[in-house]
Amino acid sequence: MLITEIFHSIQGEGTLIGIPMLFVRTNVCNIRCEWCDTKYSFYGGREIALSDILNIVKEAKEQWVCFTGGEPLVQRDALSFVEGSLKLGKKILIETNGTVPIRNFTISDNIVLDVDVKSPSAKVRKPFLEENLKYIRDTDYLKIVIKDREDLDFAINFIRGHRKNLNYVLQPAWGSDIRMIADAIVETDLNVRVLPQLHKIMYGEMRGV
Ligand SMILES: C[S@@+](CC[C@H](N)C(=O)[O-])C[C@H]1O[C@@H](n2cnc3c(N)ncnc32)[C@H](O)[C@@H]1O
Ligand SMILES: Nc1nc2[nH]cc(C(=O)O)c2c(=O)[nH]1
Ligand code: SF4
Ligand SMILES: [Mg+2]
Repeated sequence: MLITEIFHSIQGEGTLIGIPMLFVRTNVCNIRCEWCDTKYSFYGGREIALSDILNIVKEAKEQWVCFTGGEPLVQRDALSFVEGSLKLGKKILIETNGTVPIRNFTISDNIVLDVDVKSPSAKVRKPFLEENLKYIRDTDYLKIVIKDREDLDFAINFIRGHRKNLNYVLQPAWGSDIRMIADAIVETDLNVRVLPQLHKIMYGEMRGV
């Protein structure tokens, strides 16, 4: 698999925030979000044999693996990596951008899917794969990055326009106003989480944290 970096940290995003995880960040992405904080994963990277990566997973002290990128699900060995990590007794959080099918990755309760719905400020042309909504389970969640009021209106309309029992995390684009999101959400009846990126609060904007 083409790897950008492998590191140990605290999960900084989403419903598993605060949990120590081994992060496996793959290279390459099929879209280019305007505000992507991991543009360094678009090029370069190191080809590491799946068996070697799974050895690192095996030796890791963390119960959890965060499989991210770049876009991890465009990697040819993505499913083999996930299946191999499960066989090693790990739990896996998959961070995926919503434009790639997730169906094959709902094979275990030890997988949690964080599926993005890209907001207008991402300025990406590739659409969210609506069929993915059929496969989102109770332990999975949709994440919408909010940069401005237009993104927030998009998110509220998206939430109101889809089935009720979906979990959502509204995450401010780093540096944007989380209070704007929180103040608006408390005025609604929406049952969503408003969460910042904890790792950036702790370490600043750095690679490998
Ligand atoms: C770097 S992406 C990698 C996984 C996958 N490509 C995706 O976009 O879901 C991981 C998460 O970081 C979020 N993200 C990227 N840049 C961000 C930024 N500047 N501020 C807040 N969240 C950001 C993405 O929306 C995504 O939820
Ligand atoms: N600590 C930490 N938590 C994260 N959760 C999702 C991340 C990502 O870049 O996919 C990330 C990251 O880069 N660092
Ligand atoms: S999909 Fe994820 S990795 Fe790709 S550009 Fe967007 S935020 Fe960055
Ligand atoms: Mg990140």
